[in-house]
Amino acid sequence: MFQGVKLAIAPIGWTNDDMPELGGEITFEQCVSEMALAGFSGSEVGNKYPRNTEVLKKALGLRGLEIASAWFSSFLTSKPCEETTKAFMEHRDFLHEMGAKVIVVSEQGNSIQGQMETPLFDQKPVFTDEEWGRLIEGLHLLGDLAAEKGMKIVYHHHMGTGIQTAEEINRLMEETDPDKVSLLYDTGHLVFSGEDHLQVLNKHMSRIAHVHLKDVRSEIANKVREEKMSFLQAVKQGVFTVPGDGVIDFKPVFDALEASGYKGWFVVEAEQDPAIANPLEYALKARSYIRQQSGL
Ligand SMILES: O=C1C[C@@H](O)[C@H](O)[C@@H](O)C1=O
Ligand SMILES: [Co+2]
Repeated sequence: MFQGVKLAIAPIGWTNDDMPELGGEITFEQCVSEMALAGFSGSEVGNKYPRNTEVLKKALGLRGLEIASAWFSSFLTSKPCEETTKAFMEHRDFLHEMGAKVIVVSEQGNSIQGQMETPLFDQKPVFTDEEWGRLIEGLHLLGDLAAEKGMKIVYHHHMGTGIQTAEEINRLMEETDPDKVSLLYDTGHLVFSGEDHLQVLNKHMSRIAHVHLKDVRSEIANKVREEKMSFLQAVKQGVFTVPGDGVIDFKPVFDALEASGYKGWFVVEAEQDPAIANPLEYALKARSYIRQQSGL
């Protein structure tokens, strides 16, 4: 039995942060009401969420939802460090006020994740040793800034960025201080990249402090590779879906996390076109699969 694990769902299935035109017509109120209706107790922050913390707390409180975390793009390898730290402190203070304990950080220096035409598997950035040095030093700084508020940073490995593969995650974990940098484990990004997601899970279990549950449609992942599509085209085509609807068997993932005594959030995060995949229907599907496979 999981103890101290809460279940959230990300708003990205309702309105996409990377392509706000997907689900552009869906309101914030519809999104959070359907999250609660589907049986989730938390959410991450999307682009339609009010930034006024009192207004947001009221809207979430009415529906029994909490904020688990929110994404932060760092540019430690491509811009002066102060630009990242200044924006980070604002983001940290907002999340702290909302009661979150972890801050999702992903390095976007030279990232191709937001480029509609750039082939995902050919042109992802590969950091030089100098860029690695700036990334590690900058992440340690962000970890210190998070600790000032009793929070942690959780690093999000991501398709189309300099930290995508198991090898890159291994180096990041080896070169960062476990007291300053934790890992966000995202099943979908690992499987889409072609990594052994269970090996990554077991190797870095002690560093994992946040989990994104995302499933992959393998036939679309293969097509993306063959037809040299971009990350955004892959998402539009439906490469990601909710747990239980794709190729990943989540039972061993849940079993390993439970055996390790993982505490924190599981966030269902399955961006796809809401005009094709009804967000409430898919949220309900995910909720029921997770109950079946993990007892949560
Ligand atoms: O955590 C995430 C946030 C999104 O904006 C991102 O593109 C998605 O793929 C993801 O895993
Ligand atoms: Co994610």
